[in-house]
Amino acid sequence: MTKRIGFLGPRATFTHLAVQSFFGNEVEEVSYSTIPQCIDAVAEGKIDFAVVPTENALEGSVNLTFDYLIHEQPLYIVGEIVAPIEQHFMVHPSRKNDWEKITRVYSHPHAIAQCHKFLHQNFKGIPYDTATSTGAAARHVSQHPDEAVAAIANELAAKEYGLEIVKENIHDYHYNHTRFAILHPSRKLEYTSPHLTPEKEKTTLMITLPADDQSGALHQVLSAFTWRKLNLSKIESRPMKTGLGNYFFIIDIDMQLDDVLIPGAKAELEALGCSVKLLGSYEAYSIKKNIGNGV
Ligand SMILES: O=C(O)C(=O)Cc1ccccc1
Repeated sequence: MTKRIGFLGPRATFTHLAVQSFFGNEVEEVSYSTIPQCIDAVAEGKIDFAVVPTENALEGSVNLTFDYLIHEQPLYIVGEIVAPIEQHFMVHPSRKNDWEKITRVYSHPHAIAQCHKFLHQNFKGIPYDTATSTGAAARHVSQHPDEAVAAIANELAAKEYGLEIVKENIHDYHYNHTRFAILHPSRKLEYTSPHLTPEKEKTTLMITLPADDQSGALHQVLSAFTWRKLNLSKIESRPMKTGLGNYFFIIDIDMQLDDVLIPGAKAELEALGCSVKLLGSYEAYSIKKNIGNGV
């Protein structure tokens, strides 16, 4: 049966392009206007998989995704897609000759953050408005020719929404990659990408330290991984939302969940009073060419 794949839409967002690179044409694409709506849809069984952004190389984690997963909808990460990102500056075609006179810039907060230097140098002092996605920003600009507003988005969004790219590659650093998670209520992906081959295996855990705030607790957590030679590729703290100073940690381990080492580390951490939750054990894929440039 044709799989239904939900993503942060509308059409021509970076997430949509990651979906197309990973799943190809044989799936039904279902666009959602926010990350929580997309996550809810897979939790409720309306779609087979949800694809949402989780982390950008320049800006860090997409907090909304992790917070919604941790606090609202417990799902598993069943796959990861990493893609290079190029941001372009685009306006309504009627403004292509006086684009420097725009008075507002519209985009996803991460896209704005990826282009801060460009915006500071070229549009000092003008307001930035955040959109739910780069695609939503591009669509807004196309539907409001009366507004002196520009969008930051990819080349396919310019094509999709009939906008004119007036400045290419405005992201501040060349290395601009984003990670997307494929989410599902059960632990396994059980789907093979027709286009991409997995590059590595990963396990993501959420760890909460004991409530009694012992000194060295984080050190003890890390040493449970270190002496087992479990390589960590990410550690990130997020507020528990129960009070100032209460955090949990998200840890990525560079290997698939096994029967010995990761369960051993988990048992050791639990003996220390930590709680440990598996967020997923999955294969990581990477897209080599820039997505969104229409090639
Ligand atoms: O807004 C989009 O197009 C997304 O898919 C989220 C995003 C935003 C900025 C960089 C990469 C992904």
